[in-house]
Amino acid sequence: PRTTDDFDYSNYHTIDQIYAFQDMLVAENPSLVSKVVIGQSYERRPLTVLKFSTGGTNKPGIWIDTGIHSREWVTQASGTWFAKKIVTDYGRDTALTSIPNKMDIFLEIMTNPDGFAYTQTSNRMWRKTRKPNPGSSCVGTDPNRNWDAGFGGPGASSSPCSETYRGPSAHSESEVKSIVDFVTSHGKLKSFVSIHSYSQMLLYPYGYTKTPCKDQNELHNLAKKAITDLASLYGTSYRYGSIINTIYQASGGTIDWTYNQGIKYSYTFELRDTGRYGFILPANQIIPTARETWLALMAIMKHTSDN
Ligand SMILES: O=C(NO)N[C@H](Cc1ccccc1)C(=O)O
Ligand SMILES: [Zn+2]
Repeated sequence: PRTTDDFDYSNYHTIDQIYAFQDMLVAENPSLVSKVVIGQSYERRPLTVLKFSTGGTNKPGIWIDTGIHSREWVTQASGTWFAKKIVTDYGRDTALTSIPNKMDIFLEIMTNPDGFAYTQTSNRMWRKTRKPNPGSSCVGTDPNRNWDAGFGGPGASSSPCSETYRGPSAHSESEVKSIVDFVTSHGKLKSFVSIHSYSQMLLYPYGYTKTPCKDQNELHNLAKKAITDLASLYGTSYRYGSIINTIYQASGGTIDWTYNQGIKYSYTFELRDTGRYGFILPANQIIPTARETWLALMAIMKHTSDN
C-alpha cells in the first residue's frame, strides 16, 4: 500500500509490512506522530514506539503495547488499527482530540518482533522471545514473566523449556529492559496498557500476590465502565478483575511492575475470543475486535486524563 489509507486493516500482515506502516503513518502525519526507537530485540530488530504528541515538554503520557506474546496476532493487528484511528480522529472527534492535547500517547505495536517473525516463518504458536538459553536446547523467555515484580515467585517457571520461563534474571530480555528504561526515563506515565489475546478479560494488578493493590476499587470500577463500553458495540462480554483472582497466579508480569512504579492505571487486556479460534482468530474479526477494544481504551484514557 502507498498510504495508510489503503493499508488493509482487515488482514494480518508481515513484520516488514507493519514496520512500513509505522513509517508511512509518521510520514503522513509529521505534526502529530513520531517514531521513537527504544532499543533492539535479541536478533537486532528495532523496538519502535509510535509517539502521538501535540508538542510541549515533560507532558504526562499513556502507554499501550501489543504483541508482547508473538502468537497473539489480533493484538498487533488491532494496534495498527489504533494508530490509524488516533490520526483519523484527532481534530475531528472531541473526546479523542482532548487526549493528545493533554497527554502523549505511546504505542508499541511490535513488542516482540523476533517472536513475531518466527510465527511467520516457523511456528505460528510461538509465544516467547527468541534468545537462546545457555545449557538448554530450548529457546526464549516469556516476556510476561521477566519483569521485576514478584520475579521468580509462584506463577512462573525456572525451566527454559517452559512457555512461562521467567528468564535467568529480571529484565534479562532486551524487549523488556528497553521498556523498563523508557518508563523509568520518561517518569510521567499515568497509564500502561499491555494487550494480549485471548480470553476476553480486562485485568489489573496483581498477578503475583493475592494482596489487593491499593487502588483496587478505582481500577475495578474503571474496568467495569470500560468493558461496558466495549460490550455496547457488538455485545462482546468480558470478565474483569485482578490477574490472580480472574485468571491465575503469575509472577514477573508487565503491569505488576508498571503499577509498582506508580503508574496507577495499569491494565492487561485479553482480546477475543474465548477459545473457539483462540490465537488463530479469523481475519474478519480483526476490525470488530479493534473497534470494540478502542471504546474500552477511550474509557481508560479519558479517566486517566481527568485524574
Ligand atoms: O498469556 C496471556 N495472555 O495472552 N496472559 C496470561 C495471564 C496473565 C495476564 C496478565 C499478566 C500475567 C498473566 C499469561 O500467562 O501471561
Ligand atoms: Zn499473552
